[in-house]
Amino acid sequence: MFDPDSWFAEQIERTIITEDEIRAKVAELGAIVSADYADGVLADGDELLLVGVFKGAVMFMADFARALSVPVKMEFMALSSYGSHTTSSGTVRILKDIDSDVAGKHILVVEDIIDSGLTLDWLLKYLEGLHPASVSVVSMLRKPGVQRVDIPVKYLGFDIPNEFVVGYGLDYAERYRELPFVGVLKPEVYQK
Ligand SMILES: O=P(O)(O)OC[C@H]1O[C@H](OP(=O)(O)OP(=O)(O)O)[C@H](O)[C@@H]1O
Ligand code: HPA
Ligand SMILES: [Mg+2]
Repeated sequence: MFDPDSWFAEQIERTIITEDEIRAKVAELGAIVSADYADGVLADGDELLLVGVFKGAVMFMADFARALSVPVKMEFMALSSYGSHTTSSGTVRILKDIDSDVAGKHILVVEDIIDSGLTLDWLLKYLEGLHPASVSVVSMLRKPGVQRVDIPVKYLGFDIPNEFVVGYGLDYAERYRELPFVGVLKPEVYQK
């Protein structure tokens, strides 16, 4: 819930997605994804391999994994292309790579947001090169109509307006990731 007495009340212009809406959507996505993978995709004894894209997907990954009813393993990659800016630099940097062999695994990439699409475009090509059994994407947020490349996203939480958002893992200059909702900052925050 947006708390008018909290430290961020002066900095957030408006809420785009509330904590309750996020919780309901995570449960819905968890049920859909579990049913899809339980139904003939995962062989007996197989796990779904979640690849979380950090740092942004940290909150969604933690919530989403607990909403699944199929067994999972988790890998984390840390990628960055925004730094302290509100537009993509276009260059994806690997800050942390996958640790295990993913060949033959069913991979589900867990992302917080698809904006320009450049991060996922790069990551999907990278993962395909590791010869998994399949690669699909779940993203909590997407800004429709602004992708510079075509991104196949099988599971999506919300389409949102084309504004720079923060909260639920998403940052501006590394801040605001801990907010439990998704919101838009007041313009003066960027002008500081
Ligand atoms: O579709 P795109 O335009 O590529 O934007 C999406 C990516 O950008 C953000 O990551 P960022 O580079 O800010 O790193 P972070 O997750 O550490 O904040 C976000 O978390 C996504 O991974
Ligand atoms: O709107 C955004 N907010 C925070 N990080 C992002 N990375 C891509 N788009 C965004
Ligand atoms: Mg970021």
